[in-house]
Amino acid sequence: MNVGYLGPKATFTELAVKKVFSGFTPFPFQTIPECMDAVVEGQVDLAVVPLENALEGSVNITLDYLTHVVQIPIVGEVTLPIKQHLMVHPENAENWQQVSRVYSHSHAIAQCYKFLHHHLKGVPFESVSSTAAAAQLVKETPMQNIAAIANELAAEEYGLSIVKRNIHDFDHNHTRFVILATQKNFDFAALSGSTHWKTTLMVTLPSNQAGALHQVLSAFAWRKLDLSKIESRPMKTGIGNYFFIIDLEMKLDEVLIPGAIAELEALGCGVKVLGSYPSVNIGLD
Ligand SMILES: O=C(O)C(=O)C[C@]1(C(=O)O)C=C[C@@H](O)C=C1
Repeated sequence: MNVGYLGPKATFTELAVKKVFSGFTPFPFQTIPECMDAVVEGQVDLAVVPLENALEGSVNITLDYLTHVVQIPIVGEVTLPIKQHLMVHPENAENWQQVSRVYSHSHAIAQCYKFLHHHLKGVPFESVSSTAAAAQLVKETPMQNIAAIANELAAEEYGLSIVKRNIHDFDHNHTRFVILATQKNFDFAALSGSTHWKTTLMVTLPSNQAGALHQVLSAFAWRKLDLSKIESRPMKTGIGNYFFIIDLEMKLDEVLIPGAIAELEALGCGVKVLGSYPSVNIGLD
């Protein structure tokens, strides 16, 4: 099977792929939408993309593309610890404090904001498509003293020197990656051995109805359904129009979740199941 992921080589997303898909053929793509399009077009069997980071929150492009553009079910989830390092070309290792610019993925820059503020104050930072793309850029431009924020594998892959380790501002830095597939025969529970399931719903509220969100939450509350996330995202139809992404800590069953969905629909809500999938935590402390 082929697995598309946010590349180039040595992104955190590739680390997630390596952890769960040994024996699969990895295919790097430059952007998250390209990974998802590749699944829709049958170029790859699966895609792995980042969805949420413990410090910076949701990866909006993933959520938005999944809810507004493509219809691909979430079939699995992998959560990994994230360790960010500052790296430069070996020729500039002695002078890293004089770097003229720091490059990385916007989420990685946000995870290291305190470090950048205190140790590289005034140095501009610029976001690129991934942490590994930043490392690749640093490799290709030794004559410029620039730095990348990326992982250890990227330093090895692109021959860079790590000049400061673990520069993420909080220790408990983790990212959730989702596995997307249209094929019905892919069984992540069998592959991962996971028995922990989650279900993700997209809920739109009836317009201008006072207390609608309260009623939505109560449909889950009285059934004692455990929610691990609720987040609003713009419908992109006008100011004030939002939908909700709700994560439930259980597998889509035949009674409780369908009962809650029926109650929400009776309230005038729109409900779509984005996936019910096994979840794996790797190396969490
Ligand atoms: O740039 C990468 O290496 C990625 O895999 C993307 C990504 C993200 O989108 O959050 C993944 C994990 C880290 O949180 C930082 C960046």
